[in-house]
Amino acid sequence: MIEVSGLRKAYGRTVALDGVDLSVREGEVYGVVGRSGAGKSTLLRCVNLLERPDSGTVRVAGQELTGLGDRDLNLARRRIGMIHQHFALLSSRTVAGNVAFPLEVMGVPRAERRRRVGELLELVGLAGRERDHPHQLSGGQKQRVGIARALAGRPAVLLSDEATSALDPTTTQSILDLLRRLNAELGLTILLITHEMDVIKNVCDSAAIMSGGRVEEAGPIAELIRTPGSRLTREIFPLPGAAPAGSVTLTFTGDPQRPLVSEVVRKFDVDVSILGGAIEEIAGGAAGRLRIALTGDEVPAALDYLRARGLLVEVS
Ligand SMILES: Nc1ncnc2c1ncn2[C@@H]1O[C@H](COP(=O)(O)OP(=O)(O)OP(=O)(O)O)[C@@H](O)[C@H]1O
Repeated sequence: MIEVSGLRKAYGRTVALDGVDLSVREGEVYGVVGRSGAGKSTLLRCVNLLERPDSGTVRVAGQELTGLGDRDLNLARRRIGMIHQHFALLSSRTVAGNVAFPLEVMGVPRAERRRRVGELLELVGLAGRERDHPHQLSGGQKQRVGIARALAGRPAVLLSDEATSALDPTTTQSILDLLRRLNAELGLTILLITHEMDVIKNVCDSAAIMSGGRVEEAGPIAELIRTPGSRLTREIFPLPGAAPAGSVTLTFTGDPQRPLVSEVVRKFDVDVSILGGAIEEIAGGAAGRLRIALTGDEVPAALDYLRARGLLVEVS
């Protein structure tokens, strides 16, 4: 649904994007994470061409945006909604007026606008707040208005620029739940940027880690978790301290209740000490990382047994 290829963008001597490729499939929630200055915002602004890349191409819903003139680009942008960290609402307009704004620009007749605004506010849980002004709303409610406005043109794609960074944890969760629901109910493809690993864990099917204007790692989260040495996995499941030499880190997806450690101890002549571990709900399933020390005569056989059961086994 979104194909970014060889994207480069420099501001003077600062290279913000240094050859970025990204592929977002239709109907998925895709998160781009990275530290401040990694190039995330520049990437997002290049996806809807608010910023013209120096080179590279951007395709959204089969249309190459990088080749379009201003007029066609404006039309194409209607299929791309965007939400912002600080909501970007018009303070002088009511909630309904904010949501109606893009419809007015598109020339949608008044009666249809009214109907559509009603539908959109219902969808984001703000029915009845039509006449309020932004200053009467909480941060989470303002973001709901932002989301309703972004959906006004029935976009195929929603871009989210740190949409929950200004919100408290409970409100963040409610906005993430709403995004996930819109993704499921409308089949909306969502590309979001964030610096919070929790957002990636919570709602994303796929993710990319950016650093220094490049993508370091990208793909479906369930696959990245099974990739040896994955930085994403280390960041999702931080384990205390450095891994001692000889220790074993197990990464697993699926049923966390499987008694694999006790099975290994029963079947092989080994002892296990647990050094650290974490289990998280990720991409709709459980996944975890466990660091253990194994001693005894049958350590290699025990590790093979765990590998054969689908665990990623990394020996330090
Ligand atoms: N309009 C601009 N003019 C000059 N330099 C810019 C501009 N926009 C971004 N940069 C620079 O490009 C690099 C990437 O910035 P970008 O905002 O894309 O990173 P980011 O990962 O989104 O960081 P943050 O989370 O802090 O917004 C940084 O070094 C930044 O200073």
